[in-house]
Amino acid sequence: MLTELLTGWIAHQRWFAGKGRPIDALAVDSDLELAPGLRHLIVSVRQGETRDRYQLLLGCRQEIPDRLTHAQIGYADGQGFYDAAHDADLTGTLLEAMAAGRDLGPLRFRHLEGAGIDTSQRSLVLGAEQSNTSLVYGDAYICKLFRRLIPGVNPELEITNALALRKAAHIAQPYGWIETDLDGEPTTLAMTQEFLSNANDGWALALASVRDLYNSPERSASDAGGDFSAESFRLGTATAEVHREMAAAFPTGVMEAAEVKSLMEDQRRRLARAVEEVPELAARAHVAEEAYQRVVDVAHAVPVQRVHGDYHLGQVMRTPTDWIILDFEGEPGQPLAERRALSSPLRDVAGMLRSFDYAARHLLADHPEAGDLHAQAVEWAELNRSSFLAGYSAGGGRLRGEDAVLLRALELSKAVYEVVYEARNRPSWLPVPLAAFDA
Ligand SMILES: Nc1ncnc2c1ncn2[C@@H]1O[C@H](COP(=O)(O)OP(=O)(O)O)[C@@H](O)[C@H]1O
Ligand SMILES: O=P(O)(O)O[C@H]1O[C@H](CO)[C@@H](O[C@H]2O[C@H](CO)[C@@H](O)[C@H](O)[C@H]2O)[C@H](O)[C@H]1O
Repeated sequence: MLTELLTGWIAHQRWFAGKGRPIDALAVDSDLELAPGLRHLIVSVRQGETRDRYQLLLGCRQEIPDRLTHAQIGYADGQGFYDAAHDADLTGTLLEAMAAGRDLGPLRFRHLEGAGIDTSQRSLVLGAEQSNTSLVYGDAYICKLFRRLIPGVNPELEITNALALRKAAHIAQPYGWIETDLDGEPTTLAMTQEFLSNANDGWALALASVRDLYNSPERSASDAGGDFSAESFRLGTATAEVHREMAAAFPTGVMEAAEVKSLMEDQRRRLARAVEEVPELAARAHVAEEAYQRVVDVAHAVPVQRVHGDYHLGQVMRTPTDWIILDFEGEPGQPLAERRALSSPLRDVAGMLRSFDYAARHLLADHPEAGDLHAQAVEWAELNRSSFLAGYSAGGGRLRGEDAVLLRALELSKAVYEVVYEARNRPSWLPVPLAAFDA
């Protein structure tokens, strides 16, 4: 039976949000033939009280060829089934339908006005660690399939299209998208944007700098060959410029002191849930509680706007001339309303500050001389955090003295989220966010 095959297969997918928890039931909610041998499925997965929906591209063949065995789901009812995202003979259907602005059943394929799409490009699945699945077509386009579906327009499509209309810098140009109605709401299934073929991932660049420093421990972070601080400064400036464009493209507001206090109450509740799920956090929770209390003690009105929401070094790419910011979809798994809510831009600043800490400490996890390198880790992180903040100010980002208390609280709030994220997805990485409470 196909549902049994899918149940066994989905549990092991990187993008599956319910890893580690038993699947009580999987049902196929919709099954649409997009082309011969290519079906689009939306499946519901029930685990305890939660019901999540995922989209699958299902390839169907009598015999699954060797080139696709790595994508095999299994055989049932005399058919071979596999993840068609890996079959370039079939994924061209998506690009062609976007280029043509076609409707296929309830699926609507669209392209931006004036966006010329070369449909001859063949796809490969991107190998990067991802919460979704990205198809890279030649070296021209990348189509991100949002695997876990939450009703509504994905913030990444909404924000990227709005910034492109404003001809904003520091974004990858959007080309098209796929949508359908889910629970009566237009819902984004995928989006296609320019593929930055000559770019390097910010996380990889930062790690290279840290590795260089660790390999020459007698040098300071600013002397090491891979000094990253000038890049951190430029990234800060680009971040401030994108924040300014987002403030112009979407509504803004003011979070009054009372709302700031209420936000800290929410953070306290989130902390309590995190402590229940990750006991290692319990002994450190007071650090976050004290930071939240300091915000309450000096609460004042703060400007709010649309923000990135899940900002870190893995979400930015360095081209030969620029920093490009990607993946405006917010924290995976959070309700759409929360991901589209107006927030302080300092939330993104805090996310990137956390990422410098991650880059500095990640390599220490299993490094033979970790103890001796701790000072370099702290120095590298401090140098790049301050450079990023300097760049953010230089780019016009608001960083006032009275914001320091809120920024610290937002950093610890992000660290609480990361503790839960790592406990669920990468337990060996857990010491990295836990260290944020020891500083
Ligand atoms: N436009 C792009 N050009 C080149 N590489 C990209 C592009 N968008 C994403 N990537 C690569 O894919 C990785 C994952 O992208 P991301 O949007 O973060 O996916 P997810 O939200 O599924 O984690 C990024 O770290 C980057 O390496
Ligand atoms: O990139 P995603 O949208 O999937 O974000 C999730 O996964 C991230 C890891 O891929 C995770 O980021 C954490 O690890 C990064 C290094 O891998 C580090 O740069 C970030 O600072 C740290 O938060 C992110 O939290 C999660 O939402």
